[in-house]
Parts: sequence; structure tokens; C-alpha cells
Amino acid sequence: MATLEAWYMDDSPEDQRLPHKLNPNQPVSLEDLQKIGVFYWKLNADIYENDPELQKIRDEMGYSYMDIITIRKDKLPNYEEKLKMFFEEHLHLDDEVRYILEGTAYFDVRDKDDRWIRIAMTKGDLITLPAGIYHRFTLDENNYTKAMRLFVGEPVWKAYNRPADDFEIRQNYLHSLRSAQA
Ligand SMILES: CSCCC(=O)/C(O)=C/O
Ligand SMILES: [Fe+2]
Repeated sequence: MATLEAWYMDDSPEDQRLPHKLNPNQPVSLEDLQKIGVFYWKLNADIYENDPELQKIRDEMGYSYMDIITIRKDKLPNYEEKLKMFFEEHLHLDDEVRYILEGTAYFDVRDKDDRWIRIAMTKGDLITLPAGIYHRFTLDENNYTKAMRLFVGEPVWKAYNRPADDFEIRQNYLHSLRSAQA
């Protein structure tokens, strides 16, 4: 069965690349993630260039755009600056869709009570974060990931750092959370 490891984070100021699990660990299930609008597929990243399962998702979700980003010190221009930017808490006006082709990384998302959930991404994990959710990204201690970025139409990479509570997309997202709970 496809699975993904996620947990509530501690608030230690230690290196962002560490797991930051609570003691005892407080795991978060796929079902919990779905409740905050985060969706997940496990794919075979060895065949990403010609994978009918990936193509089916792209067709169904309308992910017409894709590119590949390699996040490693010697590969990514302005590596330090970009990593710093990715780890600033932010939202986007569109869904963030990422598929890990190699390596590992963490996505952190805020839950409905504003607590950080850390999602461990490994090869073959495809995740969608909803427009309007506060989140951030970091490499882990392996310091390397290669990811496919998917988008509906022309990509818009603009990130709005918190606070962005007045944005309509943020309000829509909060409304969707409340509706899901009711
Ligand atoms: C794995 S892609 C780099 C991270 C990114 O694009 C983003 O917006 C993080 O929130
Ligand atoms: Fe983002």
C-alpha cells in the first residue's frame, strides 16, 4: 500500500534539515493530510519519462506543464538563497505539485490549528499542496533532491510569505477546511 511518513514537528531551533520529531513521535496519517487538502500518489520514478500512470494523473488533473529541478549545491544556481526562500513560510495562488525523482526532502504544512506537520518525501512520491495553504520546503541531511514540478497551464512560481491572510485564496482555503469539518 502506498504510504508516506508525516509527523508533528517540535519547535526546536536546531538545523532545519533534521527530522524535528516530537518525543514520543506524533505521526500524521494520509487521511489527516487529505483533510487539510494535501494529496499523494506513489509512482515508479524509474520510468517517469514514459509512465502511463503519471500521464493519467497529468491528464486528469490538467497538469500540462512540467519541468525538473535539481536541488544540490553544485547544480542549483543561487543554492543558498533559494533554500532560504523555500524555507520561508509562504503560500501560492495555485496548487504546488511536486514529484520526487531522486533523493529526499521535507515539505512542512500547517494543519487547521496552525501546527507544523513535516512530510518526508522520498523517490516516487508525488504530492499536491492546495493553493492558500501555508507551507515551506527543505532538504534533509542528504542534501539532494531531484523533483518534477507540475502545473496547470503556464507556471506561476510567486510565493507570498506569511502573513498573507487577506488574500482571497487564503480565505477560500480556510473556508474549505471549515466546510470539510462541518
Ligand atoms: C521541490 S521544488 C522546490 C520547492 C518549491 O518550489 C516550493 O514552492 C516550496 O514551497
Ligand atoms: Fe511553495
